[in-house]
Amino acid sequence: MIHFQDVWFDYSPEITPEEQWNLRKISLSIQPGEYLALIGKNGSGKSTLARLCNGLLLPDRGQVVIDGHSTANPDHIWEVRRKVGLIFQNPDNQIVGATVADDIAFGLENIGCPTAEIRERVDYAMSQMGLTAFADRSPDQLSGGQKQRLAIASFLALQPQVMIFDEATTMIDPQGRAEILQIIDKLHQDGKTILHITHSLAEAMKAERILLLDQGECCLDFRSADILQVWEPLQQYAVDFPPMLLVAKHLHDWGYPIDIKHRQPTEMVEELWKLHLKK
Ligand SMILES: Nc1ncnc2c1ncn2[C@@H]1O[C@H](COP(=O)(O)OP(=O)(O)OP(=O)(O)O)[C@@H](O)[C@H]1O
Repeated sequence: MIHFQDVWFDYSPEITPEEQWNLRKISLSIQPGEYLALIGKNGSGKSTLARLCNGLLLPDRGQVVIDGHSTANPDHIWEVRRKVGLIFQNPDNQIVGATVADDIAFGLENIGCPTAEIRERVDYAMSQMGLTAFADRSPDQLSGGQKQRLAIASFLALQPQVMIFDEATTMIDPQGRAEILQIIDKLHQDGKTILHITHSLAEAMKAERILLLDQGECCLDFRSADILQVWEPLQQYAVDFPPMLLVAKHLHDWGYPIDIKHRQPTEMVEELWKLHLKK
């Protein structure tokens, strides 16, 4: 679905020494329907990589290929942008319509979608994002979480195959964040390819696969279920390990092989108790 072939990029390639380019030697493949998280420190290049995925930025070297289309081919750029939806941190920057329904319809009008189909797609996107009751409301009257759901609905209506969430949970409260994470899960279950950029390892653990960028290079690429196998190198990158993951790691070290993913305290205690009874 998404292929980076030895991609190099810099915002000022003509004056920056090659070894300091913003992205270097990025080769990766994301399969259709995969759920991938991208983590890394501030300035490591996560948003830049996201922008390369939908042709907002073009590689200086190498190529980015989306579903067979190179982003560098101007004839394919609109196809690429329709396939890859990019949802940013601040939903206010993405909202343009006077009402929720208008906002979702806006992108569809731009791609010349017929009126009857626009109505169908807008209704579908609103129902998927729980916004039907807000159809005629001004986006200004929505909460932060609702605005973020509107931004997602506007992309969903365009029927992208890939949805990239660039720190899309950062500006919303814990309840809104949990809602957005559930929506991401649902989109993944519905077959969308997901790239979730986040500073939170707890959020990243919801993905099947985690990629870590450091100073423009891809340093780790692992299955989240196998996180214990990359524990030592991961520690070098000052990742903020969630407390339950640390507890799970200690339990593994003490011989309790509990499931490392999707960990809630109550689930962990129950599983631990069962393992203890077996011993
Ligand atoms: N428009 C731009 N012009 C010049 N340099 C930029 C631009 N946008 C980003 N950069 C630089 O590119 C590098 C990577 O930035 P990027 O935003 O991709 O990092 P990030 O990992 O997403 O960071 P954060 O976690 O803070 O969002 C940084 O050094 C940044 O200063």
